[in-house]
Amino acid sequence: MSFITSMRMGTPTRPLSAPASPPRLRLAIPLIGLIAGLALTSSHQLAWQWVGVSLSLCAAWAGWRARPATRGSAGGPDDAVWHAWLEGSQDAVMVLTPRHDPLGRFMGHMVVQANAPAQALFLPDGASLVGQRLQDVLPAGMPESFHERLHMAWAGRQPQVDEHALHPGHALGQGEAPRWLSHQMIPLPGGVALISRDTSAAHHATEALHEQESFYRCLVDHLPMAVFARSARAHNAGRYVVWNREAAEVMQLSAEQVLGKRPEDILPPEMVERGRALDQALAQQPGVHHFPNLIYQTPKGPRVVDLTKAPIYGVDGQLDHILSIAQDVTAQRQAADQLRLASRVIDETGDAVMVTDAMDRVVMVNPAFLKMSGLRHHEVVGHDAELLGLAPLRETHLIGIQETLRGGPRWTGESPLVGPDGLLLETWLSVSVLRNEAQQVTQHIRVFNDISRLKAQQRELTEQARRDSLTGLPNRREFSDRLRMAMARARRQPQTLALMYVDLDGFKAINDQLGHAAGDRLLIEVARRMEDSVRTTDCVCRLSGDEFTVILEGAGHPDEVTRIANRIIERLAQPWQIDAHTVQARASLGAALWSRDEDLDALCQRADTAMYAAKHAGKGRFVLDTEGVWGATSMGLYAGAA
Ligand SMILES: Nc1nc2c(ncn2[C@@H]2O[C@H](COP(=O)(O)OP(=O)(O)OP(=O)(O)O)[C@@H](O)[C@H]2O)c(=O)[nH]1
Repeated sequence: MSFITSMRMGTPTRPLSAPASPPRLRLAIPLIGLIAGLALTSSHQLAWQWVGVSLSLCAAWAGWRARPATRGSAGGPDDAVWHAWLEGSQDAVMVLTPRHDPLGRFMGHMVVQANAPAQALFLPDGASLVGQRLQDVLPAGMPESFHERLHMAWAGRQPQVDEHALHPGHALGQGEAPRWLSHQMIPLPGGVALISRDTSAAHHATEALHEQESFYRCLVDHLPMAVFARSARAHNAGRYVVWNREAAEVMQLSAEQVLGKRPEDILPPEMVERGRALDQALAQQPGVHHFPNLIYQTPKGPRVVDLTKAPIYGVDGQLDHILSIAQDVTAQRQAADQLRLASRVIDETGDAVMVTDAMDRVVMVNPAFLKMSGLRHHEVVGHDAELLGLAPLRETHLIGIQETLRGGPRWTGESPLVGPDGLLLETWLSVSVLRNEAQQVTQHIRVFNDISRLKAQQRELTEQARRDSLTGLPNRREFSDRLRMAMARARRQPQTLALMYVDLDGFKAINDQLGHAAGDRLLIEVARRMEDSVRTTDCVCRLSGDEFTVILEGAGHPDEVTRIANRIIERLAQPWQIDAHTVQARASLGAALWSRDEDLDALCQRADTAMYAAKHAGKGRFVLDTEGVWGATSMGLYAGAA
């Protein structure tokens, strides 16, 4: 009978001779081995656990072998060692013995001993394992490898290990996750010890760890910033252990090229030096360090980088790694610089700028606006543009602006702005809008350019263009406009109107004798005297050279016009002193009375003709053309020579 069967029967026999050593010592060694082995089985490391199991089993077996020959009964200390191990083990232990049919053919293993964990693992709710056939208690789905190894342990007398998963649906595989069983098969005299353990927790923990690791690896890899870490441990000091995609992209160095290398193996010397200096800062003052705005020369050109460095400590409290996170802020810095520049330009520009929201409430004005309007910041920002006296941009107002802005980016035009003194400033206003992605207006931008001075100059130029520069009288162009207006008024009211042409006589001789300057002074004096001779409502103009006109509004009677002509002739004839010379201006005058259906050219023609008639009649006289007014068909000479 084998040891195993005798154990089962309660009368174990000694399969091998025991060594001739003192009984206490012979038992002490297995006992120590058993205790050490059991201690190791509670290790966190699977390998150590298995070492513990093996050690325990060997110790138990050695104890059994070392029992005194005379003490082979079931209740001896050797049996105690064996039972202590069997019952103390946290693993499921079954002692198996092969069964053969009468012809000696192998019929499988039978369980001859089993501890409580084995019972719980293989037949938790069933009958006792002992006495059962192994194939009846094993869960379905045990892999072929298990059976092969068990056979090898028994037949080949070689310890075997096997580990496999029982997938959901199998007897021991419950729930979604597969269940893992690990086995040691130790050959025993006459049988095999099958030591099994549910290693699902360890497997699941490892899988979870792998999953977690790949999750974080993926996370780090997809971060939009360069993440890299170098080892700080002596055996691996300075070598890269993390190098994510962004780091690879920025530095144009793949993870394969970088991992395991030191900075000096792959980076340019200046970058290595920089990194060393930053690491030193970290070493001097442990903690997270931020290094903003570092300029790095990368294969993609110079980049502005915000760098964060953090130490990572191991469970032993020693520095394990130095983690670096580099955020490329080149674009942000450029955008910020642009923004700052734009802001400065707006601040410095002489044009007044106002930004309002979609409801035309002021959100921003520049210093030029405050200066131009005389308002203070708090009096403007947050207020409705319309209430500030600005042209409102709402739909109901300035429809022209709204329509222009709907079709184009900008409206421009003149617009008044109330100045600091309450007077209206003339400004050139440019209105543009900002829209969101839905094309809704989000901001209005008004830019006011003060054109008051420009407008004044423009007015002055216009005025000058209509005035005779020598005498200050309206020139020929202005004369035409004024005569046209006078005719319109006369038609409207209605009232009479006469036009008089005045041409100096012998002016060329004065020019020739006294000089052009003297001639100019005479022309100025003539203008003054003519204006003095008529009412302020009458208009004296200089057409050219020594030719003048007078528009006489309300004058319609020949006597009245003749009186005015004589007055002019008299005033001009009064002697005048130019330097040492006494000068007397003489003139020929011609006038025409306007008839309601007559146009401007016809009236001018008649007055001019009358003036030439006066010249031809001997100069220094006045001829009035009354044709069409007083029924006369020819010119009448109303005044003689002055
Ligand atoms: N000083 C001066 N002379 C001018 C100006 N414009 C024209 N003249 C001169 O005025 C003169 C006008 O010519 P006329 O009307 O033919 O001279 P006139 O001697 O008055 O001749 P009658 O009209 O036939 O009497 C010319 O000699 C021009 O050179 C001016 O602005 N200043």
